[in-house]
Amino acid sequence: MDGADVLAIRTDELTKRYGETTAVDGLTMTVDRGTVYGFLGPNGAGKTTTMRMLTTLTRPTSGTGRVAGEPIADREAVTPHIGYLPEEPPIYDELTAREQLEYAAGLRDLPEDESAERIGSLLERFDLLADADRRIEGYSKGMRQKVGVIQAVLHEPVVAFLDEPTSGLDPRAARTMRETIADLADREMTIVLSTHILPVVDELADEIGVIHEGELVAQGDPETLKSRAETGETRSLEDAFLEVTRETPATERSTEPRPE
Ligand SMILES: Nc1ncnc2c1ncn2[C@@H]1O[C@H](COP(=O)(O)OP(=O)(O)OP(=O)(O)O)[C@@H](O)[C@H]1O
Repeated sequence: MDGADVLAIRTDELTKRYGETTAVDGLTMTVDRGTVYGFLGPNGAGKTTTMRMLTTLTRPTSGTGRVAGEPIADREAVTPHIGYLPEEPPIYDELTAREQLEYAAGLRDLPEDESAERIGSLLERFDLLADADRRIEGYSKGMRQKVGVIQAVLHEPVVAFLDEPTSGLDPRAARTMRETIADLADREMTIVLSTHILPVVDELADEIGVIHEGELVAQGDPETLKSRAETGETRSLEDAFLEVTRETPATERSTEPRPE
């Protein structure tokens, strides 16, 4: 197996600008297959923009990337291999959960009997079976979130991008979600997990990348990120996060003298 085969994601100088704003700034990163990658960063750091580029929903301004070995410039090649749970899951209020998931399975060309079985078992796992034939418009935020997650992993993609998967979930459902992510990773699915809930990342991630002001400022396994190189002592993931994403004082940001 050569290097490319073990990589789920590879980016090279990926950049996205919106007018004057540089949302993602020369991002170069790799994610091995079968890992849970905790993708962290403060509000506005560029996480969603990165995930939108990797899922082919937004074109980079410059730079390149590959997901599951396919170039992100080629949407048709990438899409079959990925699943995406965005902040607002794309689901139709007028459908029932089962109809929505059957529709999603149909878009993915999953054989009907196989998809019916997977849908049933995921609905059961997330305690949604009793409501599966009710319209989504009557669902709570957490129930919608569950449908969104099931939809993102139903076709067993090579890479699933999950943006705040535990958002709106009660403690039991949040635990089910964490267990499901761990199970999927055991079955070699690569999960990009973006969340502000650091204990979830600490529990699940094999590798963590921290993005700040569009740039990758730290990457490593959780233990390495938490250990303080100088003293060898261990700090919490929260402390490590706060340290690598500290605001850079304006005076240190540029060495250029300000014009008078
Ligand atoms: N469509 C857009 N038009 C203009 N600016 C945008 C657009 N999308 C994102 N941005 C800007 O790009 C930067 C990165 O935003 P992004 O949504 O990627 O951050 P994030 O890390 O996902 O933040 P959060 O944790 O708050 O969800 C921000 O400054 C944001 O205002």
